[in-house]
Amino acid sequence: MSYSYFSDSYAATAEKPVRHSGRSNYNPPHLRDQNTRPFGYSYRSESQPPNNGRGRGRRGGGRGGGGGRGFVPGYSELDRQFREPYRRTYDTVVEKLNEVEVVDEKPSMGINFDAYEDIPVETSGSDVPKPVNTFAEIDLGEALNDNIRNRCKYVKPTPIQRHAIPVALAGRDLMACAQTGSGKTAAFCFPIICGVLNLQSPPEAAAGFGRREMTAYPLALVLSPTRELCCQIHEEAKKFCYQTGVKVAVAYGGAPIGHQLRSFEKGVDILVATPGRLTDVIERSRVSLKRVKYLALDEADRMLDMGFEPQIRKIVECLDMPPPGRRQTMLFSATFPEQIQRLASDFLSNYIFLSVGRVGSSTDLILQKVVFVDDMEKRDCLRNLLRDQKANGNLGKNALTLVFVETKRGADSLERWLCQIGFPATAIHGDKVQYERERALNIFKNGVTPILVATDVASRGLDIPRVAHVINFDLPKDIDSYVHRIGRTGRAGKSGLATAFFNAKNSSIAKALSELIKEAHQESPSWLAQYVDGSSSGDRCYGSSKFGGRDYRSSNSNSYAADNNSYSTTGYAAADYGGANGGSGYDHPSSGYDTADYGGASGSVEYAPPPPAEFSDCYGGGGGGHGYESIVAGGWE
Ligand SMILES: Nc1ncnc2c1ncn2[C@@H]1O[C@H](COP(=O)(O)OP(=O)(O)OP(=O)(O)O)[C@@H](O)[C@H]1O
Repeated sequence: MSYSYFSDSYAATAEKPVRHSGRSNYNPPHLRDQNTRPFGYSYRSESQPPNNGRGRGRRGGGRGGGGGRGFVPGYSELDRQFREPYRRTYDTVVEKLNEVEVVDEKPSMGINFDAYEDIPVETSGSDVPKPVNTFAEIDLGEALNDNIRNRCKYVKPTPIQRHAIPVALAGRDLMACAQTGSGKTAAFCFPIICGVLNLQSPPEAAAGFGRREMTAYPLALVLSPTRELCCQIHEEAKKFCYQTGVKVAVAYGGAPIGHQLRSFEKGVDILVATPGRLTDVIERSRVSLKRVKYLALDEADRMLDMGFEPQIRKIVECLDMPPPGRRQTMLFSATFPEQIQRLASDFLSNYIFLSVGRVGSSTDLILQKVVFVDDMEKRDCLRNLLRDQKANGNLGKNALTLVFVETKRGADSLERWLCQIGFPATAIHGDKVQYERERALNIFKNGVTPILVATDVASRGLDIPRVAHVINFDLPKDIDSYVHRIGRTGRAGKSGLATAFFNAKNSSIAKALSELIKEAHQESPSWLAQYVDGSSSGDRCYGSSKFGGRDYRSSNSNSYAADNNSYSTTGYAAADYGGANGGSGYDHPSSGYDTADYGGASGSVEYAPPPPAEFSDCYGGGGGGHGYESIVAGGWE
């Protein structure tokens, strides 16, 4: 079965939405009136409204304007009229899509643990609990164990889970760093759920179950920087908590607050939230943090950088949350710049530092390619890349491609252009209302638009199983953002491909990029060396060691290789984490939107020159070495 099957269905069933003033008919760009057709897709665009510009008209629509997750009750009549026709169309597409997936998709074969066998692990802090090898070795309780085995189909813990879960179950504070896609969510969720279950008073009593309480008193709080990641963690946590009696609720900006508040009335044991919305519900006295025993910060370095730190400090230090020592705090990320570690230690008490793989390293599972492309040639290069990818079919027929750009305007512009030249794309960024953001993510995940153009709002945490290729159309300014972006592929033991478009403007990241690629046992292009000297802000100064230099406290560390289980003391390599954290793309507490709109990076000029030599070398039909044809993103088919 091919995409044309469901794209045909989409067009055939599409109905024209009712237009209301002040709210445009949102029409997916790839279904707007076009002259070209993607990949031989046969859209029937007659049933779609013409492409009259952006077709959105909802910029600056405010936080409350976007609607919630899907089609929840409580929307206004106008909202309903606007959404209803689309909903029916969309449901039909998803239905068809599900049929396709049933036929096409093989069941998940689970994580490729071999990919993690040799990964070095380092711990520091006093009395570090021993890691475990199996879930059976840890007493997580029958219901949770059952969910791990039967609902999640996790056979054994990933390295971060093997090490972090015993630490957390021992009641210790933890700062944990592990590569993208290596299972950090479960590593903090399992001990939290277990702890909630074990608390002396039953969760029902603590949370006010059985009577309609105006204020919820969660026992655990999980904070995340973006709304989408917040939703994802909420979904994961609900899966883990199935039939345990533990109640999980979510609070994030952009969705109707009333719906979230009503959900609290049933009691909340674990609250997953973004900082802005959390502050809001606390100020309305609908949530109190005074019973919080567990605090987890996912993407903790991002949560504690300049953008979020004041808000987090307010939540953790100025409201009614118990202080360190009376609550257990866990910080997780794939990157942890040293100055953020220093800052984070304010929130921790006698904590254990744990790193699985090098702090801020990418996983070897991701094949990284750097291509020299001038700004003027980027679009042409992207077109050829996507065309070759489609023609070769080498990433698997249901593979998804994620394209990162620097600006929100750049994302819209590139999305429009891709659709015009026949590639079904959608875009996600902080100027879209929440409804559009979630919809973009959904149609990407489902493969309706297998290309997603994104700002950094999609760079962290999102776990989209079939992302086989991440393209950095615009490279970020700091290497940590690059690590998170490419980490959207190569997850859970699967392999992935990451392509970066590099030119002189990216010199500041050259050194760190080159080191990162070498560290992943891959070849950095020789021409990159000439830009390395100019590197500054993106540079993290890796040092010569392949492993070391993490815990900023930097003494008395225990480290051992994951495969021999014997601890040995090691010194640290000198490391300077630099830590220029880019400021855009996140769900900022105050606004709910990206902090900056940098103006259009991507011009709308049509480019005609042939692809640069490097591009042909890398991706042409050679097939040798790491040539593009030789890359099969294992596990996608
Ligand atoms: N023990 C396990 N066995 C099999 N799959 C697992 C296991 N633990 C987690 N996974 C799967 O691995 C994938 C990645 O997990 P997760 O999203 O928690 O990664 P992460 O480390 O938080 O990534 P990121 O740094 O990007 O946030 C998920 O699809 C998850 O279901």
